[in-house]
Amino acid sequence: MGGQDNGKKSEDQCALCNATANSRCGGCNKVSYCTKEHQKKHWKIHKGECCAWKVCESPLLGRYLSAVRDIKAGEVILRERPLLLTPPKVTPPICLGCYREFNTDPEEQVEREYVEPRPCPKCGWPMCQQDECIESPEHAAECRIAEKRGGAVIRDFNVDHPVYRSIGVLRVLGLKDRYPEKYQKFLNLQSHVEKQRVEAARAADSSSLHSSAAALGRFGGEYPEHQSEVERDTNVTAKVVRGFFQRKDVDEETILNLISIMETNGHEIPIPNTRGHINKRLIGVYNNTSFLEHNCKPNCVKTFDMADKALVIRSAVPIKKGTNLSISYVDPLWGTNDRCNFLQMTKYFTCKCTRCCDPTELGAHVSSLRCQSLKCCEKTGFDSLVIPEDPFDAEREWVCITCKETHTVGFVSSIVSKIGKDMEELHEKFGDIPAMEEFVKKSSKFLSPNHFYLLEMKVELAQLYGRTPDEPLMSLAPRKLLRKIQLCEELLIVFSKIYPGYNRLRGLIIYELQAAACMLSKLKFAAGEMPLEKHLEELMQCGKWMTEVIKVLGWEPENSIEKQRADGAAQDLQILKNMVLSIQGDSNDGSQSSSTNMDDLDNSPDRESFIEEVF
Ligand SMILES: C[S@@+](CC[C@H](N)C(=O)[O-])C[C@H]1O[C@@H](n2cnc3c(N)ncnc32)[C@H](O)[C@@H]1O
Repeated sequence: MGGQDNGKKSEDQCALCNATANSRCGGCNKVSYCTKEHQKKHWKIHKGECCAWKVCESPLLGRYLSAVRDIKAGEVILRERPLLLTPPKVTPPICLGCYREFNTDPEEQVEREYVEPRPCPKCGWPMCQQDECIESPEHAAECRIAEKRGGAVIRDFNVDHPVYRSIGVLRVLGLKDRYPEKYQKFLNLQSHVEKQRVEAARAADSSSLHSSAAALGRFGGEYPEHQSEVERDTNVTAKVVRGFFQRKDVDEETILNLISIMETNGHEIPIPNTRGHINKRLIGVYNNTSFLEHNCKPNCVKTFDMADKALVIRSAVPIKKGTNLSISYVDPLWGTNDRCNFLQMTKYFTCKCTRCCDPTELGAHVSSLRCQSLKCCEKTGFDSLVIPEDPFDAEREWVCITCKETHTVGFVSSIVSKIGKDMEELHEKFGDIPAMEEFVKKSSKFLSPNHFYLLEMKVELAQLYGRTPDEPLMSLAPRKLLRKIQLCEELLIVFSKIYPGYNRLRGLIIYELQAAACMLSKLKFAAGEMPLEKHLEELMQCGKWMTEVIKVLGWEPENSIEKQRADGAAQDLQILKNMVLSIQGDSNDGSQSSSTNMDDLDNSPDRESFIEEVF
């Protein structure tokens, strides 16, 4: 799974001996062999090149990856260690070895770890007390550069410090100085420095950002960092690197280019603490993985291996040979307007994927509103939806699918922003299930059931029912168990349209679904409201869901909430198996045997066909 295949041999020649070949490598489908023996002998050479993808290029996408063979769901397609690892641009002072924030306040120690700074003896940069951080290869780059200049003096360890914006550039310059091959790979990645300049100029004088059309999404056209601010900070960083750190050998233009490469290709790596909370985020830039295109209905998923910060790309669904491989650069549960604005502002392209081109978002209606026209409501029972006439023209009217009545963008955005404000207020009450349910009820009168605001709330609710200290799953009323199941099922239907296959969100929701479904089935069986066969059938279904949770959430990093769920599901599956065996034992004592076999769940073809069926 290393680099690209150079493809020197023709496909029908054995890669080892040049004889006529009649079978291809099943891993990459790119090289052929005359015999199994020659394939085995060639493996040492070929294994560095054997991969299920190739890099292609198109005018629309630039470089992208395409499958060279059929790929099954859940296969590892790429695993890569970072070319560059750096703290995010905006960060309070942190140790540059372990990336922990400094904290010397004894009163805060319950919430935050005690991390005392001390200056690195070589460069003066503040580091934690661990010697291995000072000696770490990652810190070596800025250490060598800062050594000549002396470290930055930091007085307040509790607020973001702008000098950390330079670390990424200093680390790229470290590659230039010591690892020129890696530096060349880094320089070969996509930069948008020109487009950035144009956008910054446009944003500086733009009133369009604040128009009603821009306010169709949750950000109302206002993104965390305005483009002209981004440009100003970038220019300051270039000056700090050349002036303060004395890297006069690189001109400002080169530094701006390096920053743009980091921003276009960087992946945020969330690092969980031992309690599963994400308390650190790093930015990693990778080589081949950078060529993955964005799609709002991606066919691949990414996870990180915390041991070496490797980025692991897996297929989320079965992928046919010749298909483009894609991940989502944004949250797939956002509406079209938010996704497109975000991609335009941060990655400088207009997404033209099938989901963005479809005003119904592949039938998921993540941005649609309910038609309020009286006549239409009478006819459809309040069930018709209003969609944009043209998803790419934010000024165009919206239209009801049934009555064809049109609505101005101003009208649509006034509804969306009003509900957005209610949602913001509700954020303070997150965890308050009745308040959240009231929000769902009220805003469902105006929004499609799968509108992005409702999806966000439903994802929270599905994970809250049965997980609060005063109402754990064991004591959740059947009515609430049913509501939890309903929420999970609704969400899974939406995911199958816009975020299909193996992904962490689907894993988390299936975890909740199986827990509630299992509990409800047990209650009904115990109350004599469900026959044995049906109960066993439902437990078997829960077992299948658990198996998927164990697989998908098991890919997530150690300590993460997801990994904890996977471990929990593994224990629950064991308990479930024992329970089924004991029920079967009891029933066998009395009468006929049941055909349900829980051992089938481990490795049976049944599981594979179940997964295919679900996708
Ligand atoms: C991480 S890079 C991907 C590789 C890049 N195409 C290249 O040639 O190096 C991200 C950039 O690729 C382009 N890109 C990715 N997905 C795209 C898409 N769906 N449509 C158009 N451009 C896309 C955009 O220019 C984006 O900023």
